[in-house]
Amino acid sequence: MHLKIGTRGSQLALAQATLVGEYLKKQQEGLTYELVVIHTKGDRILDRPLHQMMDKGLFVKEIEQQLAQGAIDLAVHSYKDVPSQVPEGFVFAPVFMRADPFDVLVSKKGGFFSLPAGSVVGTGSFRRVMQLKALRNDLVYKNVRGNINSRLQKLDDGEYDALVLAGAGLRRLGLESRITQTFDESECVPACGQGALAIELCASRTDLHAWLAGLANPELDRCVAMERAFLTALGGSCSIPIGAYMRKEGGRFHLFTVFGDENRIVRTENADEDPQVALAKAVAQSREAFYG
Ligand SMILES: NCc1[nH]cc(CCC(=O)O)c1CC(=O)O
Repeated sequence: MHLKIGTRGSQLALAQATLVGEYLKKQQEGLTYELVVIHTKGDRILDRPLHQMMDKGLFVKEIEQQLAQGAIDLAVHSYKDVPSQVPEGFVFAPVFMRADPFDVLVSKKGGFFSLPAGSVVGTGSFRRVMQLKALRNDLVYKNVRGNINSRLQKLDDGEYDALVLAGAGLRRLGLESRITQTFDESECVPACGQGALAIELCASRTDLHAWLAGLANPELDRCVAMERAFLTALGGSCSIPIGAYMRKEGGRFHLFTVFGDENRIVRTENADEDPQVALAKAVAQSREAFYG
């Protein structure tokens, strides 16, 4: 079997597609793969905050055209960049890989809680800003866009005192030595699906889908599905702060969520043997606390 794996051209996207390619190669003898780089419009619009862009699907849509045309067999995405609505004709293989799900601080000036008042913290995400403000509202939160290396360059150039990024991205680029601090779920609930890799394919490729499904980590897949279901239930988009993180621990599924607007956020924490029960509680509590 030879697989054409579609990916965006950023260093992170290439690293992720390679991870998937190498993993699949190990699962089946004789399998070969090539990466097909797709330059999307989203890659070219880097000067505006992400939540002002038309929709999160910008990166994904052009890649789906390539799948539909048969130019690629699979596409690899960061799960957190995948819109909650999957268009007809496409499917996602069950999840088999998740790296660090958390957000991290990168700074040469110390940890988040020891930064001097007025320090400039760079992050492009409304979800992060709202949660970080709740921890420290004496810092200045400033938008930052661009790929991970260019963000780090801006930090090193002194444009920011600290950055908050996804730990997964830094680790996949071999930059874990730059991590100063990891925010746990009580400090900053990550984006739905953060750190997990998504493999998209045409629904018509049933054999390929069945093979990929056999490689999945069902528990992990369940967790990511519940995080995404939270996003769907609350009508999540880039323009509101929303996040969810689930993990299985001690026989129970633990779900941590955040939801809000520009004025306030609501957090929930639930655990149950049945992940659907934890999800239903989180959705009900978030709606109740937010809309009354
Ligand atoms: N929105 C950009 C994006 N999409 C996926 C990652 C990192 C990898 C991941 O979260 O799986 C990043 C960078 C970041 O948020 O710092």
